[in-house]
Amino acid sequence: MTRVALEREKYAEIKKPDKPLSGEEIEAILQDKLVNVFRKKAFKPLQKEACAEALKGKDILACFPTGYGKSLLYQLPAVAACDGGVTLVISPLLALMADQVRALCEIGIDARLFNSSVATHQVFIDVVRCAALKRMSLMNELMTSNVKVKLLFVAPEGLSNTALMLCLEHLHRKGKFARMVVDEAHCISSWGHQFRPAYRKLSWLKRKFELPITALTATATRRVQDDICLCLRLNAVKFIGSTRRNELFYEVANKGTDSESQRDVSKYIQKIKRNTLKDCDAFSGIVYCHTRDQCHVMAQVLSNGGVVAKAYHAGLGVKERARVQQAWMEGAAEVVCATVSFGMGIDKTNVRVVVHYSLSNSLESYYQEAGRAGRDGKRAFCRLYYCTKDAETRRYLLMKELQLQKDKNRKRKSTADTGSDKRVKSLNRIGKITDAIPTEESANNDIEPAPEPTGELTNSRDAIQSLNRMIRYCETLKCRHVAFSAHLGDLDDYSLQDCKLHCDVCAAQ
Ligand SMILES: Nc1ncnc2c1ncn2[C@@H]1O[C@H](COP(=O)(O)OP(=O)(O)OP(=O)(O)O)[C@@H](O)[C@H]1O
Repeated sequence: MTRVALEREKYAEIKKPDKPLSGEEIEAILQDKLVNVFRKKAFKPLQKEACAEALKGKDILACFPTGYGKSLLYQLPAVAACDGGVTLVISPLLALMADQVRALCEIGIDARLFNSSVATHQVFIDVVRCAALKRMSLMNELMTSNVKVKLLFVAPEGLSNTALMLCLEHLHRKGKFARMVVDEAHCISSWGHQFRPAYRKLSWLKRKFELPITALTATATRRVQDDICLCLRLNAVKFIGSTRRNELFYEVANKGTDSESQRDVSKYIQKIKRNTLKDCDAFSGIVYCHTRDQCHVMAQVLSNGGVVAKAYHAGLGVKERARVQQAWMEGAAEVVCATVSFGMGIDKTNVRVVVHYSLSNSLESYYQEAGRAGRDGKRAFCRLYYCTKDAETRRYLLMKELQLQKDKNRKRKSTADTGSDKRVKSLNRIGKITDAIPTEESANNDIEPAPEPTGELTNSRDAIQSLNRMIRYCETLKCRHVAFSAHLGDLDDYSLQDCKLHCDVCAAQ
Protein backbone atom coordinates (compact mmCIF):
# COMPACT_ATOMS: atom_id res chain seq x y z
CA MET A 1 0.00 0.00 0.00
CA THR A 2 1.33 3.46 -0.88
CA ARG A 3 2.07 5.99 1.83
CA VAL A 4 -0.86 8.14 0.69
CA ALA A 5 -3.22 5.19 0.81
CA LEU A 6 -1.95 4.32 4.26
CA GLU A 7 -2.56 7.86 5.46
CA ARG A 8 -6.04 7.81 3.90
CA GLU A 9 -6.80 4.54 5.65
CA LYS A 10 -5.44 6.00 8.88
CA TYR A 11 -7.87 8.87 8.92
CA ALA A 12 -10.84 7.31 7.10
CA GLU A 13 -12.41 5.94 10.26
CA ILE A 14 -11.93 8.89 12.54
CA LYS A 15 -15.21 10.69 12.98
CA LYS A 16 -14.06 13.77 14.81
CA PRO A 17 -16.63 16.49 15.47
CA ASP A 18 -16.23 19.50 13.15
CA LYS A 19 -15.40 21.75 16.07
CA PRO A 20 -14.51 20.97 19.67
CA LEU A 21 -17.53 20.34 21.88
CA SER A 22 -18.56 23.22 24.10
CA GLY A 23 -18.53 22.92 27.89
CA GLU A 24 -22.33 22.55 27.93
CA GLU A 25 -22.27 19.85 25.27
CA ILE A 26 -19.64 17.88 27.18
CA GLU A 27 -21.65 18.24 30.38
CA ALA A 28 -24.83 17.05 28.66
CA ILE A 29 -23.10 13.99 27.20
CA LEU A 30 -21.54 13.08 30.54
CA GLN A 31 -24.81 13.51 32.40
CA ASP A 32 -26.66 11.38 29.86
CA LYS A 33 -24.13 8.51 30.07
CA LEU A 34 -23.95 8.71 33.86
CA VAL A 35 -27.68 8.19 34.18
CA ASN A 36 -28.46 5.97 31.21
CA VAL A 37 -25.36 3.78 31.01
CA PHE A 38 -23.89 3.77 34.52
CA ARG A 39 -27.25 4.10 36.28
CA LYS A 40 -26.01 6.67 38.79
CA LYS A 41 -28.20 9.53 39.89
CA ALA A 42 -25.56 12.21 40.29
CA PHE A 43 -21.83 12.85 40.12
CA LYS A 44 -19.80 12.89 43.29
CA PRO A 45 -17.72 16.04 43.78
CA LEU A 46 -15.07 16.51 41.06
CA GLN A 47 -16.10 13.42 39.07
CA LYS A 48 -17.80 15.47 36.36
CA GLU A 49 -14.92 17.97 36.15
CA ALA A 50 -12.35 15.17 35.84
CA CYS A 51 -14.39 13.38 33.14
CA ALA A 52 -14.80 16.65 31.23
CA GLU A 53 -11.05 17.30 31.24
CA ALA A 54 -10.47 13.74 30.05
CA LEU A 55 -12.91 14.30 27.17
CA LYS A 56 -10.90 17.38 26.24
CA GLY A 57 -7.87 15.11 25.90
CA LYS A 58 -5.98 16.23 29.02
CA ASP A 59 -3.73 14.16 31.25
CA ILE A 60 -5.41 13.56 34.60
CA LEU A 61 -4.02 12.76 38.02
CA ALA A 62 -6.85 11.83 40.39
CA CYS A 63 -6.32 11.06 44.07
CA PHE A 64 -9.54 10.17 45.84
CA PRO A 65 -10.17 7.98 48.84
CA THR A 66 -10.79 4.26 48.59
CA GLY A 67 -14.27 3.43 47.38
CA TYR A 68 -14.88 6.95 46.06
CA GLY A 69 -15.61 6.01 42.46
CA LYS A 70 -12.32 6.65 40.65
CA SER A 71 -13.09 4.04 37.97
CA LEU A 72 -15.85 6.25 36.62
CA LEU A 73 -13.20 8.86 35.75
CA TYR A 74 -11.99 6.71 32.87
CA GLN A 75 -15.02 4.50 32.20
CA LEU A 76 -17.37 7.39 31.52
CA PRO A 77 -15.04 9.25 29.10
CA ALA A 78 -14.33 5.93 27.34
CA VAL A 79 -18.05 5.55 26.65
CA ALA A 80 -18.81 9.23 26.08
CA ALA A 81 -16.06 10.10 23.58
CA CYS A 82 -17.75 10.72 20.23
CA ASP A 83 -14.70 9.67 18.20
CA GLY A 84 -14.65 6.35 20.08
CA GLY A 85 -11.49 4.34 20.31
CA VAL A 86 -10.05 1.95 22.84
CA THR A 87 -9.05 3.00 26.34
CA LEU A 88 -6.20 0.87 27.68
CA VAL A 89 -6.39 0.32 31.44
CA ILE A 90 -3.25 -0.85 33.23
CA SER A 91 -4.12 -2.37 36.54
CA PRO A 92 -2.13 -4.46 39.01
CA LEU A 93 -4.30 -7.48 39.66
CA LEU A 94 -6.12 -9.98 37.52
CA ALA A 95 -8.94 -10.37 40.04
CA LEU A 96 -9.46 -6.63 40.10
CA MET A 97 -9.54 -6.40 36.31
CA ALA A 98 -11.82 -9.41 35.92
CA ASP A 99 -14.21 -7.83 38.39
CA GLN A 100 -14.22 -4.53 36.48
CA VAL A 101 -14.71 -6.29 33.13
CA ARG A 102 -17.61 -8.32 34.50
CA ALA A 103 -19.30 -5.23 35.94
CA LEU A 104 -18.85 -3.29 32.69
CA CYS A 105 -20.15 -6.14 30.54
CA GLU A 106 -23.20 -6.35 32.79
CA ILE A 107 -24.13 -2.77 31.90
CA GLY A 108 -23.53 -3.39 28.21
CA ILE A 109 -20.07 -1.85 27.80
CA ASP A 110 -17.64 -3.77 25.61
CA ALA A 111 -14.75 -4.30 28.02
CA ARG A 112 -12.06 -6.97 27.63
CA LEU A 113 -9.27 -8.42 29.60
CA PHE A 114 -5.96 -9.08 27.92
CA ASN A 115 -4.70 -11.98 29.88
CA SER A 116 -1.19 -12.98 28.98
CA SER A 117 -1.88 -16.53 30.09
CA VAL A 118 -5.55 -17.18 29.53
CA ALA A 119 -5.28 -20.92 30.02
CA THR A 120 -3.77 -20.86 33.50
CA HIS A 121 -6.20 -18.19 34.63
CA GLN A 122 -9.28 -19.79 33.12
CA VAL A 123 -10.49 -20.97 36.49
CA PHE A 124 -10.46 -17.43 37.83
CA ILE A 125 -12.29 -16.14 34.82
CA ASP A 126 -14.92 -18.87 35.19
CA VAL A 127 -15.40 -17.98 38.79
CA VAL A 128 -16.13 -14.33 38.08
CA ARG A 129 -18.13 -15.38 35.04
CA CYS A 130 -16.14 -12.95 32.98
CA ALA A 131 -16.81 -13.17 29.24
CA ALA A 132 -13.17 -12.70 28.34
CA LEU A 133 -12.38 -13.99 24.88
CA LYS A 134 -9.32 -16.05 24.21
CA ARG A 135 -6.33 -13.97 23.33
CA MET A 136 -6.32 -14.66 19.63
CA SER A 137 -9.92 -13.74 19.04
CA LEU A 138 -9.43 -10.59 21.08
CA MET A 139 -6.42 -9.73 18.94
CA ASN A 140 -8.47 -10.27 15.80
CA GLU A 141 -11.18 -7.99 17.08
CA LEU A 142 -8.72 -5.26 17.92
CA MET A 143 -7.34 -5.46 14.42
CA THR A 144 -10.73 -5.10 12.68
CA SER A 145 -11.44 -1.78 11.05
CA ASN A 146 -14.53 -1.17 13.14
CA VAL A 147 -13.26 -2.05 16.59
CA LYS A 148 -16.08 -2.08 19.15
CA VAL A 149 -13.98 -2.65 22.26
CA LYS A 150 -14.17 0.35 24.58
CA LEU A 151 -11.96 -0.69 27.46
CA LEU A 152 -9.04 -3.08 27.37
CA PHE A 153 -7.56 -4.14 30.71
CA VAL A 154 -4.02 -5.43 31.07
CA ALA A 155 -1.48 -5.94 33.85
CA PRO A 156 1.72 -3.89 33.41
CA GLU A 157 3.66 -7.09 32.76
CA GLY A 158 1.24 -7.92 29.91
CA LEU A 159 2.48 -4.93 27.94
CA SER A 160 5.65 -6.80 27.12
CA ASN A 161 3.54 -9.12 24.95
CA THR A 162 4.55 -8.51 21.34
CA ALA A 163 1.16 -9.39 19.84
CA LEU A 164 -0.59 -6.94 22.14
CA MET A 165 1.91 -4.25 21.27
CA LEU A 166 1.30 -4.81 17.54
CA CYS A 167 -2.44 -4.40 18.15
CA LEU A 168 -1.93 -1.19 20.11
CA GLU A 169 0.32 0.20 17.40
CA HIS A 170 -2.30 -0.72 14.80
CA LEU A 171 -5.05 0.98 16.83
CA HIS A 172 -2.84 4.02 17.26
CA ARG A 173 -2.16 4.26 13.54
CA LYS A 174 -5.89 4.05 12.89
CA GLY A 175 -6.62 6.78 15.44
CA LYS A 176 -8.53 4.23 17.49
CA PHE A 177 -6.37 4.27 20.59
CA ALA A 178 -8.05 6.88 22.76
CA ARG A 179 -6.40 7.01 26.17
CA MET A 180 -4.25 5.13 28.64
CA VAL A 181 -5.17 4.69 32.27
CA VAL A 182 -2.82 3.75 35.07
CA ASP A 183 -4.87 2.45 37.99
CA GLU A 184 -3.29 2.20 41.47
CA ALA A 185 -0.69 4.59 40.11
CA HIS A 186 1.14 4.79 43.46
CA CYS A 187 2.67 1.41 42.47
CA ILE A 188 4.89 3.45 40.10
CA SER A 189 6.71 5.19 42.88
CA SER A 190 9.40 3.63 44.97
CA TRP A 191 8.31 6.14 47.64
CA GLY A 192 4.89 4.49 47.52
CA HIS A 193 3.78 1.58 49.64
CA GLN A 194 3.23 -1.00 46.90
CA PHE A 195 6.05 -0.27 44.52
CA ARG A 196 6.03 -2.63 41.58
CA PRO A 197 8.95 -2.54 39.15
CA ALA A 198 6.78 -3.28 36.07
CA TYR A 199 4.84 -0.10 36.85
CA ARG A 200 8.00 1.98 36.84
CA LYS A 201 8.68 0.81 33.31
CA LEU A 202 5.44 2.43 32.11
CA SER A 203 7.37 5.65 31.60
CA TRP A 204 7.83 4.69 27.93
CA LEU A 205 4.07 4.76 27.28
CA LYS A 206 3.81 8.50 26.81
CA ARG A 207 6.87 8.65 24.61
CA LYS A 208 5.64 5.86 22.39
CA PHE A 209 1.99 6.74 21.94
CA GLU A 210 1.76 10.41 22.89
CA LEU A 211 -1.77 9.86 24.17
CA PRO A 212 -3.49 11.36 27.20
CA ILE A 213 -3.05 9.40 30.40
CA THR A 214 -5.29 9.16 33.45
CA ALA A 215 -3.47 8.14 36.63
CA LEU A 216 -5.57 7.07 39.62
CA THR A 217 -4.69 6.40 43.22
CA ALA A 218 -6.14 6.49 46.71
CA THR A 219 -2.91 6.58 48.58
CA ALA A 220 -0.35 9.02 47.28
CA THR A 221 1.52 11.48 49.43
CA ARG A 222 2.53 14.71 47.64
CA ARG A 223 5.93 13.22 46.98
CA VAL A 224 4.35 10.17 45.36
CA GLN A 225 1.98 12.36 43.31
CA ASP A 226 4.97 14.28 41.94
CA ASP A 227 6.79 11.05 41.22
CA ILE A 228 3.79 9.66 39.29
CA CYS A 229 3.63 12.80 37.10
CA LEU A 230 7.36 12.75 36.51
CA CYS A 231 7.53 9.06 35.68
CA LEU A 232 4.50 9.05 33.35
CA ARG A 233 5.49 12.43 31.85
CA LEU A 234 2.11 13.87 32.71
CA ASN A 235 1.17 17.45 32.15
CA ALA A 236 -1.72 16.68 34.39
CA VAL A 237 -4.84 18.44 35.53
CA LYS A 238 -4.91 17.32 39.16
CA PHE A 239 -8.00 16.33 41.06
CA ILE A 240 -7.09 15.73 44.66
CA GLY A 241 -9.94 14.83 46.98
CA SER A 242 -9.85 14.78 50.73
CA THR A 243 -8.85 11.44 52.19
CA ARG A 244 -11.38 11.92 54.94
CA ARG A 245 -13.90 9.09 55.23
CA ASN A 246 -16.27 10.10 57.96
CA GLU A 247 -18.36 6.98 57.53
CA LEU A 248 -15.45 4.97 58.97
CA PHE A 249 -14.88 4.76 62.71
CA TYR A 250 -11.16 4.14 63.30
CA GLU A 251 -9.90 2.74 66.56
CA VAL A 252 -6.87 1.02 68.04
CA ALA A 253 -7.37 -1.71 70.64
CA ASN A 254 -4.83 -3.09 73.07
CA LYS A 255 -3.58 -6.50 72.10
CA GLY A 256 -3.19 -8.86 75.03
CA THR A 257 -2.37 -12.55 74.88
CA ASP A 258 -3.49 -14.32 71.72
CA SER A 259 -6.39 -16.13 73.33
CA GLU A 260 -7.65 -12.93 75.05
CA SER A 261 -7.38 -10.91 71.87
CA GLN A 262 -8.98 -13.55 69.67
CA ARG A 263 -11.92 -13.70 72.08
CA ASP A 264 -12.07 -9.90 71.95
CA VAL A 265 -12.13 -9.88 68.15
CA SER A 266 -14.89 -12.48 68.21
CA LYS A 267 -17.05 -10.47 70.64
CA TYR A 268 -16.44 -7.26 68.70
CA ILE A 269 -17.46 -8.84 65.40
CA GLN A 270 -20.53 -10.44 66.97
CA LYS A 271 -21.59 -7.04 68.33
CA ILE A 272 -21.23 -5.35 64.94
CA LYS A 273 -23.02 -8.23 63.26
CA ARG A 274 -25.95 -7.93 65.71
CA ASN A 275 -26.18 -4.17 65.18
CA THR A 276 -25.92 -4.50 61.42
CA LEU A 277 -28.62 -7.15 61.18
CA LYS A 278 -31.09 -4.84 62.97
CA ASP A 279 -31.30 -2.76 59.77
CA CYS A 280 -29.92 -4.97 56.99
CA ASP A 281 -30.27 -8.58 56.00
CA ALA A 282 -26.55 -9.19 55.46
CA PHE A 283 -23.33 -8.65 57.38
CA SER A 284 -19.84 -8.67 55.96
CA GLY A 285 -16.34 -8.19 57.35
CA ILE A 286 -12.62 -8.86 56.99
CA VAL A 287 -10.06 -9.76 59.65
CA TYR A 288 -6.48 -9.22 58.48
CA CYS A 289 -3.95 -11.53 60.11
CA HIS A 290 -0.18 -11.55 59.80
CA THR A 291 0.28 -15.28 59.47
CA ARG A 292 -1.51 -18.02 57.63
CA ASP A 293 -1.97 -20.01 60.82
CA GLN A 294 -3.61 -17.00 62.43
CA CYS A 295 -6.10 -16.85 59.54
CA HIS A 296 -7.25 -20.40 60.30
CA VAL A 297 -7.29 -19.97 64.07
CA MET A 298 -9.23 -16.71 63.81
CA ALA A 299 -11.74 -18.21 61.36
CA GLN A 300 -12.31 -21.06 63.83
CA VAL A 301 -12.72 -18.70 66.81
CA LEU A 302 -15.23 -16.58 64.89
CA SER A 303 -17.14 -19.65 63.71
CA ASN A 304 -17.35 -20.87 67.30
CA GLY A 305 -18.94 -17.52 68.14
CA GLY A 306 -21.66 -17.94 65.50
CA VAL A 307 -20.10 -15.92 62.67
CA VAL A 308 -19.65 -17.74 59.36
CA ALA A 309 -15.93 -17.21 58.77
CA LYS A 310 -13.41 -18.59 56.28
CA ALA A 311 -9.62 -18.39 56.03
CA TYR A 312 -7.95 -16.97 52.93
CA HIS A 313 -4.24 -16.81 52.12
CA ALA A 314 -1.90 -17.49 49.25
CA GLY A 315 -1.08 -20.96 50.57
CA LEU A 316 -4.59 -22.22 49.82
CA GLY A 317 -4.38 -22.76 46.10
CA VAL A 318 -6.20 -20.86 43.45
CA LYS A 319 -9.46 -22.82 43.42
CA GLU A 320 -9.94 -22.68 47.15
CA ARG A 321 -9.11 -18.96 47.23
CA ALA A 322 -11.58 -18.29 44.45
CA ARG A 323 -14.22 -20.33 46.31
CA VAL A 324 -13.69 -18.39 49.54
CA GLN A 325 -13.77 -15.04 47.76
CA GLN A 326 -16.94 -16.03 45.90
CA ALA A 327 -18.63 -17.21 49.11
CA TRP A 328 -17.77 -13.90 50.76
CA MET A 329 -18.90 -11.82 47.80
CA GLU A 330 -22.25 -13.66 47.76
CA GLY A 331 -22.68 -13.45 51.54
CA ALA A 332 -22.41 -17.19 52.21
CA ALA A 333 -19.28 -16.43 54.25
CA GLU A 334 -19.76 -13.42 56.52
CA VAL A 335 -16.14 -12.81 57.44
CA VAL A 336 -12.90 -13.63 55.68
CA CYS A 337 -9.82 -14.00 57.89
CA ALA A 338 -7.05 -13.19 55.46
CA THR A 339 -3.53 -12.07 54.88
CA VAL A 340 -3.11 -8.80 52.97
CA SER A 341 -3.26 -10.70 49.71
CA PHE A 342 -7.04 -10.48 50.04
CA GLY A 343 -9.25 -7.61 49.01
CA MET A 344 -7.23 -5.29 46.82
CA GLY A 345 -9.61 -3.81 44.27
CA ILE A 346 -12.59 -5.90 45.33
CA ASP A 347 -15.66 -3.72 45.14
CA LYS A 348 -17.88 -5.13 47.89
CA THR A 349 -19.90 -2.22 49.09
CA ASN A 350 -21.43 -3.52 52.33
CA VAL A 351 -18.33 -4.42 54.36
CA ARG A 352 -19.19 -3.22 57.88
CA VAL A 353 -16.01 -4.09 59.71
CA VAL A 354 -12.30 -4.46 58.97
CA VAL A 355 -10.15 -5.71 61.82
CA HIS A 356 -6.36 -5.72 61.71
CA TYR A 357 -5.04 -8.31 64.09
CA SER A 358 -1.54 -6.91 63.55
CA LEU A 359 0.21 -3.86 62.13
CA SER A 360 0.27 -2.96 58.46
CA ASN A 361 3.64 -2.10 56.94
CA SER A 362 2.75 1.54 56.43
CA LEU A 363 0.02 4.04 57.11
CA GLU A 364 -0.90 4.06 53.40
CA SER A 365 -1.31 0.28 53.43
CA TYR A 366 -3.46 0.50 56.53
CA TYR A 367 -5.59 3.28 55.06
CA GLN A 368 -6.16 1.24 51.93
CA GLU A 369 -6.88 -2.04 53.71
CA ALA A 370 -9.20 -0.47 56.29
CA GLY A 371 -10.79 1.48 53.44
CA ARG A 372 -12.38 -1.70 52.13
CA ALA A 373 -15.07 -1.05 54.73
CA GLY A 374 -18.05 1.22 54.16
CA ARG A 375 -17.80 1.63 50.39
CA ASP A 376 -21.58 2.14 50.34
CA GLY A 377 -21.02 5.29 52.41
CA LYS A 378 -22.74 3.81 55.46
CA ARG A 379 -21.22 3.55 58.94
CA ALA A 380 -18.44 0.95 59.19
CA PHE A 381 -15.79 0.09 61.77
CA CYS A 382 -12.02 -0.29 61.48
CA ARG A 383 -10.19 -1.64 64.49
CA LEU A 384 -6.48 -2.36 64.74
CA TYR A 385 -5.04 -4.51 67.55
CA TYR A 386 -1.70 -3.21 68.76
CA CYS A 387 0.92 -3.92 71.39
CA THR A 388 4.54 -2.82 71.67
CA LYS A 389 5.73 -6.41 71.39
CA ASP A 390 4.16 -6.61 67.91
CA ALA A 391 5.91 -3.38 66.96
CA GLU A 392 9.26 -4.72 68.13
CA THR A 393 8.80 -7.99 66.26
CA ARG A 394 7.87 -6.10 63.10
CA ARG A 395 10.94 -3.88 63.43
CA TYR A 396 13.16 -6.88 63.95
CA LEU A 397 11.75 -8.71 60.92
CA LEU A 398 12.02 -5.61 58.78
CA MET A 399 15.66 -5.00 59.77
CA LYS A 400 16.47 -8.62 58.95
CA GLU A 401 14.67 -8.39 55.66
CA LEU A 402 16.51 -5.20 54.75
CA GLN A 403 19.82 -6.74 55.73
CA LEU A 404 19.09 -9.72 53.53
CA GLN A 405 18.18 -7.40 50.71
CA LYS A 406 21.44 -5.51 51.14
CA ASP A 407 23.49 -8.70 51.23
CA LYS A 408 21.67 -9.92 48.19
CA ASN A 409 22.30 -6.69 46.26
CA ARG A 410 25.97 -6.80 47.20
CA LYS A 411 26.20 -10.38 46.06
CA ARG A 412 24.35 -9.63 42.85
CA LYS A 413 26.74 -6.83 42.09
CA SER A 414 29.76 -8.99 42.61
CA THR A 415 28.54 -12.12 40.85
CA ALA A 416 25.94 -10.65 38.49
CA ASP A 417 23.84 -13.51 39.68
CA THR A 418 20.10 -12.83 39.59
CA GLY A 419 19.38 -15.59 42.10
CA SER A 420 15.73 -14.60 42.47
CA ASP A 421 14.56 -17.91 43.87
CA LYS A 422 17.33 -17.82 46.47
CA ARG A 423 16.02 -14.44 47.56
CA VAL A 424 12.51 -15.79 47.82
CA LYS A 425 13.78 -18.67 49.89
CA SER A 426 15.78 -16.46 52.21
CA LEU A 427 12.96 -13.97 52.61
CA ASN A 428 10.61 -16.84 53.27
CA ARG A 429 12.93 -18.09 56.01
CA ILE A 430 12.27 -15.00 58.09
CA GLY A 431 8.93 -13.96 56.71
CA LYS A 432 7.54 -17.15 55.24
CA ILE A 433 4.47 -16.78 57.30
CA THR A 434 3.44 -13.56 55.60
CA ASP A 435 1.90 -12.99 52.19
CA ALA A 436 3.08 -10.16 49.99
CA ILE A 437 0.65 -8.19 47.83
CA PRO A 438 0.06 -10.68 45.03
CA THR A 439 1.21 -10.04 41.52
CA GLU A 440 -0.81 -11.20 38.54
CA GLU A 441 1.23 -14.39 38.55
CA SER A 442 1.10 -15.13 42.23
CA ALA A 443 -2.57 -14.34 42.53
CA ASN A 444 -3.41 -17.01 40.06
CA ASN A 445 -0.91 -19.74 40.36
CA ASP A 446 -0.86 -22.40 42.92
CA ILE A 447 2.58 -21.38 44.06
CA GLU A 448 3.85 -19.34 46.92
CA PRO A 449 3.87 -15.67 45.94
CA ALA A 450 7.33 -14.20 45.74
CA PRO A 451 7.48 -11.16 47.99
CA GLU A 452 7.32 -8.17 45.66
CA PRO A 453 10.19 -5.75 45.98
CA THR A 454 8.40 -2.90 47.67
CA GLY A 455 9.18 0.76 48.22
CA GLU A 456 10.07 -0.20 51.76
CA LEU A 457 12.70 -2.61 50.52
CA THR A 458 14.26 -0.30 47.98
CA ASN A 459 15.10 2.29 50.57
CA SER A 460 15.78 1.09 54.10
CA ARG A 461 15.37 4.47 55.69
CA ASP A 462 11.94 4.89 54.11
CA ALA A 463 10.90 1.39 55.13
CA ILE A 464 11.76 2.04 58.74
CA GLN A 465 10.11 5.46 58.64
CA SER A 466 6.94 3.90 57.21
CA LEU A 467 6.78 1.36 60.00
CA ASN A 468 7.51 4.02 62.61
CA ARG A 469 4.71 6.18 61.22
CA MET A 470 2.35 3.21 61.51
CA ILE A 471 3.44 2.69 65.11
CA ARG A 472 2.99 6.41 65.89
CA TYR A 473 -0.55 6.16 64.48
CA CYS A 474 -1.27 3.41 67.03
CA GLU A 475 0.23 5.29 69.92
CA THR A 476 -1.02 8.78 69.08
CA LEU A 477 -3.52 10.67 71.13
CA LYS A 478 -4.54 12.75 68.13
CA CYS A 479 -7.49 12.34 65.80
CA ARG A 480 -6.91 9.33 63.55
CA HIS A 481 -8.58 10.96 60.55
CA VAL A 482 -6.16 13.88 60.92
CA ALA A 483 -3.27 11.41 60.99
CA PHE A 484 -4.32 10.10 57.55
CA SER A 485 -5.08 13.54 56.15
CA ALA A 486 -1.74 14.94 57.27
CA HIS A 487 0.19 12.00 55.89
CA LEU A 488 -1.64 11.69 52.59
CA GLY A 489 -1.24 15.38 51.84
CA ASP A 490 -4.81 16.64 51.96
CA LEU A 491 -4.89 20.14 50.60
CA ASP A 492 -8.05 21.07 52.38
CA ASP A 493 -7.30 22.68 55.75
CA TYR A 494 -10.82 21.94 56.87
CA SER A 495 -10.13 18.25 56.58
CA LEU A 496 -7.33 18.59 59.10
CA GLN A 497 -9.81 19.43 61.82
CA ASP A 498 -10.54 16.72 64.35
CA CYS A 499 -13.31 14.35 63.37
CA LYS A 500 -15.12 14.81 66.69
CA LEU A 501 -16.83 11.42 66.83
CA HIS A 502 -15.41 9.27 64.07
CA CYS A 503 -12.43 7.78 65.90
CA ASP A 504 -11.69 6.39 69.35
CA VAL A 505 -9.39 9.28 70.31
CA CYS A 506 -11.96 12.00 69.57
CA ALA A 507 -14.86 9.97 70.94
CA ALA A 508 -13.03 9.60 74.26
CA GLN A 509 -12.56 13.36 74.73
N1 LIG B 1 -21.47 9.10 41.20
C1 LIG B 1 -21.66 7.96 41.83
N2 LIG B 1 -22.81 7.72 42.51
C2 LIG B 1 -23.01 6.57 43.18
N3 LIG B 1 -22.13 5.55 43.22
C3 LIG B 1 -20.97 5.72 42.58
C4 LIG B 1 -20.66 6.91 41.84
N4 LIG B 1 -19.42 6.77 41.31
C5 LIG B 1 -18.99 5.56 41.66
N5 LIG B 1 -19.90 4.92 42.43
C6 LIG B 1 -19.80 3.57 43.02
O1 LIG B 1 -18.80 3.60 44.03
C7 LIG B 1 -18.24 2.28 44.18
C8 LIG B 1 -16.72 2.38 44.23
O2 LIG B 1 -16.25 2.75 42.95
P1 LIG B 1 -14.78 2.39 42.46
O3 LIG B 1 -14.58 0.91 42.46
O4 LIG B 1 -14.55 3.12 41.21
O5 LIG B 1 -13.94 3.01 43.66
P2 LIG B 1 -12.41 3.39 43.71
O6 LIG B 1 -12.34 4.84 43.98
O7 LIG B 1 -11.71 2.86 42.51
O8 LIG B 1 -11.97 2.63 45.02
P3 LIG B 1 -10.62 1.78 45.35
O9 LIG B 1 -9.48 2.73 45.33
O10 LIG B 1 -10.89 1.26 46.72
O11 LIG B 1 -10.55 0.71 44.32
C9 LIG B 1 -18.74 1.48 43.00
O12 LIG B 1 -19.75 0.60 43.45
C10 LIG B 1 -19.31 2.51 42.05
O13 LIG B 1 -20.38 1.99 41.27
